[in-house]
Amino acid sequence: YVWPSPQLDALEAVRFDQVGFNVLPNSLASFVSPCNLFLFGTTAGGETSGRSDAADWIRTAYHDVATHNSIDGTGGLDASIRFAEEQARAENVGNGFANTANIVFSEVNRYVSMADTIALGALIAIENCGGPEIAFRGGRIDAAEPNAPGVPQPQQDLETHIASFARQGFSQTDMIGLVACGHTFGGVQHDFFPDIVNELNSTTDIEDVAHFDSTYVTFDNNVAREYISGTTQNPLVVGFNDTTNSDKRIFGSDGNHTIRSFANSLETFTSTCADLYARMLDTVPRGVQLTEVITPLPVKPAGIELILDGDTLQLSGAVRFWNMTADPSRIVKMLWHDHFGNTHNSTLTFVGTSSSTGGKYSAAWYWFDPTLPFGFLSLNATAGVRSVSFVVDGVLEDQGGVGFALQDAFMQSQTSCSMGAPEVGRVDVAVRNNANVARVYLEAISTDSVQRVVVTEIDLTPPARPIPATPGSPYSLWSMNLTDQGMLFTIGAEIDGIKYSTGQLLTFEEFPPCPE
Ligand code: HEM
Repeated sequence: YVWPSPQLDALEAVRFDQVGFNVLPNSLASFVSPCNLFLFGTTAGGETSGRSDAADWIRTAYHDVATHNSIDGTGGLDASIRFAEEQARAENVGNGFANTANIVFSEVNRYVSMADTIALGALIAIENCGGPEIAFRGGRIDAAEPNAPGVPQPQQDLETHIASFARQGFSQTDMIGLVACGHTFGGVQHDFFPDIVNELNSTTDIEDVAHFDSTYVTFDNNVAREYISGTTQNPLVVGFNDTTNSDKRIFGSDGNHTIRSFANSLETFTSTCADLYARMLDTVPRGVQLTEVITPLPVKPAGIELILDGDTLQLSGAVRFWNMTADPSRIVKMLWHDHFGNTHNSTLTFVGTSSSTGGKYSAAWYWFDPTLPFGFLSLNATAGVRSVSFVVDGVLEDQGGVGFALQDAFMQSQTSCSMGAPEVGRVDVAVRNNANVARVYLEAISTDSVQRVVVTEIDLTPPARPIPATPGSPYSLWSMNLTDQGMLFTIGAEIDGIKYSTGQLLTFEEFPPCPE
């Protein structure tokens, strides 16, 4: 895709900026590294619990998906698993769902839904713990209420399971694959399934989890190999209660044909799982339009901020170069193109590297300020800035000629300030005089009664006559006094019929005191 695209940019960041510089707070990868990390264990790290965040996240994604009804289009990956009513059902026994929500929802924002973070959690767990790369699409929509029940349970018979997977949109062969791909992680807990697993009295498996295979925090085909070789300890295959041996019935349902193909070839298992996981995560209620498959942008500006300060524009931000490691001899320049057709340039400062997918990919980050990291470039406000591009060791990076467009038609003015109660602040928005700006508004970010992010637009009244930011400035100020103490907001505007957002979250506390 072409940068900027606020939704794809935000999804791409959660998906690919996993470890290192500029990762989001609570980066999901940090909770599945090492893969036996279990945040909710009784001991630090939880490594001896027998459980793992990774297994919880994958099971949670499936249980959210499994309510899907492919006939009437209801249910699917829509974060309905977050509702206490769903978690209280026998089909959702255990605390893994609440554990998962507790962690993955920290990545939710206006562009990334709770359902997207459930999908991303499962995907990042699988990819970082030895699994294949999974095609990821975003754009899931969070349910307003619980879905109809429909998660398969171990005591049900084979016909019921085949019918259940068919309802969810999966064939019998898909079912064998999905169960094997899921049950290469984790196991069954005594606490929640005392009729399947006895107490284990083990010091390295404190929560009494009987695992599906011997490598239960790693993606591999041992779940199939151990089953075929007859050495399996899978509690849903060789459990003492044959009624709940659902993996045995499912794996054997085609005469072991599919499961044997997995045991014989790690490659077959891996590619089958990559496909099935993607289909599972893309199982959403009818009408939900998922995005394209999100691949890492080779060159990605991030955290761009433009602020009007008198007669200058303060431009700050960073740029990420994918598949690049640190190299002190590399020279990176930024070119910026102004409204007069002139191009300026500046050398950027290396600020760090990041990595993703278990260290498979790395990226190098450069900051826009030439002298000190985290400073800003001062641009002439009259000339402004239309777009930027980059030159890496002499090679131009301009998104195939279109450049990286910046929006300088509206921005926060440095004159925004905070006051005492009852008025808590004044936002000044600088609006470029010759731009076709129809509306300027604050985008107040909050959540509704079922935790979904809501953006409320609060229009600024256009000034009766232009108030130049400074004498002769190409910018005029639109102002608004506000009283909402805790308000978290961004600034938005409608220009030529298109809505734009500055994307920077603001609170009044950040503004200097208003002059008396
Ligand atoms: C007929 C279908 C299925 C049945 C009857 C079934 C049953 C179970 C049961 C009883 C547990 C133990 C849960 C616990 O003790 O907390 C479990 C765990 C698990 N299931 Fe399934 N499952 C099925 C399909 C799937 C699928 C399709 C996936 C994902 C692709 C999946 C992923 C997992 C994972 C990752 C765990 C481990 C959870 C942990 O260790 O915390 N299951 N499953």
